[in-house]
Amino acid sequence: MLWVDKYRPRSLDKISVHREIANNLKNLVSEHDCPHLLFYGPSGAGKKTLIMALLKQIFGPGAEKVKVENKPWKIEAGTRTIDVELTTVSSNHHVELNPSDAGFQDRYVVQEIIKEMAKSRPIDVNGTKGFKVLVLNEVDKLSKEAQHSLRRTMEIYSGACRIILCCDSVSKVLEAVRSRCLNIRINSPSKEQIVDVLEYIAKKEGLQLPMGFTGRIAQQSNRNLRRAILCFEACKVQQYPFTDNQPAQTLDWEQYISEIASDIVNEQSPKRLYMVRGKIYELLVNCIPPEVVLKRLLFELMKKLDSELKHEVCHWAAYYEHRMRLGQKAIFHLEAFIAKFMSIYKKFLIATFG
Ligand SMILES: Nc1ncnc2c1ncn2[C@@H]1O[C@H](COP(=O)(O)OP(=O)(O)OP(=O)(O)O)[C@@H](O)[C@H]1O
Repeated sequence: MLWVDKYRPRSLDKISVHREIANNLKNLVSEHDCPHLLFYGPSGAGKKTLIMALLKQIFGPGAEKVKVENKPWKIEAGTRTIDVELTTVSSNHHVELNPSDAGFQDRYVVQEIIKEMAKSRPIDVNGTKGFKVLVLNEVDKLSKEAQHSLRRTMEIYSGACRIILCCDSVSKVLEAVRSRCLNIRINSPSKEQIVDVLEYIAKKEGLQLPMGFTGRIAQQSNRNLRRAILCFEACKVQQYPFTDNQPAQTLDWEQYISEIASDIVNEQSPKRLYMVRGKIYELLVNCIPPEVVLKRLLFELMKKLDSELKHEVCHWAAYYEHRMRLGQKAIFHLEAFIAKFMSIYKKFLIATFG
């Protein structure tokens, strides 16, 4: 088992990084008054960990006995039938799913599937009516229509179910949805907190740490706890005992995108564009999400650009990110951004150096 899973705290009592939030959640549950919740914050900050620990606090160890299912659904929408396939993770008490996986059909997922799930109310052996929890990930990626439907479901079925929403950016969630939830911001852990978690893991694994090694990993992780733990484990696999000047591993795909950025800054031609397309395909087939590729590529390009170009390149990155969300084939939009960048950069070079 990877360390990120092995050392993920399983209960609210064991959570060290977001101690205060964990305590508040515990109080919320003990008062038997759990509203709909919206967890938001950057990737790798610890949102899912808190949600899973919260479910365990509400339902006990039963919440951890989950099964993963890949279910096909048939939805009647007027005269036509829509086929949707979704992966759900469920226990007897909760169902977790990612409705935005259905792409532009997300509205039907919310209107039909989530509504069906929210309707059924569990009854325990004593005949007491409980409530079911629906955990919906990446709600910021849902279309506006889907979010409006979600708002209605939240209102109508609030007696039978509680909805826990999870997303990176709350600004993309409709105000109407936000206002029906208790919003909980999960900040990225500080560098010191990341160092503490890494030292705890090292102690449990019986590892000797050179001075400042965990600090270097924390620094490079960009305050992403998951990335820090993964990087720490990669360093251990690469070389143990650790040496004083051992570099913190960068992730392969980040290295690869850095190469792509160098490729397009060094040459702007159809031949180079064709070559880069192959590399982008490589990233996509290895399940690196297209938005992450675009964001990282922009980050790498920013390091290499003159300040007068930065604004324009950012503008076009945002433009193509938006188009990517509207469309289906991410590769078209990634390639279009790269072609646009090449054209802007070439014009700049000609204007500056002739
Ligand atoms: N309080 C904590 N103490 C120790 N480790 C933690 C804590 N919270 C999270 N982690 C570690 O960080 C990793 C990432 O956390 P988690 O999956 O909860 O982040 P997330 O915010 O949901 O990320 P994403 O939005 O990318 O899914 C976990 O696998 C776990 O190992």
